Amino acid sequence: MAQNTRTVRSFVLRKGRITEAQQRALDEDWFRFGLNLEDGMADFDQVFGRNAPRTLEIGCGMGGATLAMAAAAPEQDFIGVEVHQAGIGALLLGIKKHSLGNLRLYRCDALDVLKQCIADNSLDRVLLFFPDPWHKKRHHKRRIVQAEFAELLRGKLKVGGLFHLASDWQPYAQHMLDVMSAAPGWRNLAADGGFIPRPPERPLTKFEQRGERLGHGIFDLKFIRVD
Ligand SMILES: C[S@@+](CC[C@H](N)C(=O)[O-])C[C@H]1O[C@@H](n2cnc3c(N)ncnc32)[C@H](O)[C@@H]1O
Repeated sequence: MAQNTRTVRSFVLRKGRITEAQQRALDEDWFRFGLNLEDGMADFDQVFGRNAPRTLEIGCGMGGATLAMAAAAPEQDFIGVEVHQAGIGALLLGIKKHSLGNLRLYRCDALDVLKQCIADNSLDRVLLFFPDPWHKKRHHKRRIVQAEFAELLRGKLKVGGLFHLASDWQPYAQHMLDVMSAAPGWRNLAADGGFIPRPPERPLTKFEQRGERLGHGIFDLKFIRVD
């Protein structure tokens, strides 16, 4: 893989509250733990120096759940994708704080990462926790879960690989269920073809906590790739 040359000089966690030295340290951390779209198809055996079960998380946010999962499963590898630079900054700090060797990050659109950097049939698990719900009808087309997305993702998972989704916004959760149920090559792990109870292995995410404060329900879905 080509050397990671992108700087993270613009990764300001809170404007005016990060020193030059902290910024330099973040730049160095990005050099070690960041991956770039421009480097194309990734060889993750080389990136992680081993062949281990591999999870891709889309939209890590501030990364609390991502860091907790990576820390709890050192025998597995994690790839986090997030567009928000403050989230990437927080993840970099967390990787260093917890000395995590099993987490790497992309700071870009997950669709581009899936198309350009992830080999077919290579992922064991994909996580999509509390994606932006785009409440207004005219914005629904911006929702990440769409038929084309389900098909793209299916190709990247191994057969038997798991796609775990969660939302606190019932209309989006229902949309996810409808899209995934209609997509070919997937099986819903819920016996009744609906939602599953909140799985204990999913760490409480920042947006889940927010949803709970607002009195929203929590809706989890698990689908596996069957062919
Ligand atoms: C509502 S937040 C949820 C964050 C986190 N999963 C949680 O539960 O706390 C959605 C996150 O997805 C990120 N995001 C939205 N679209 C994305 C995309 N196409 N690729 C990568 N990240 C994306 C946003 O920047 C945001 O941080």
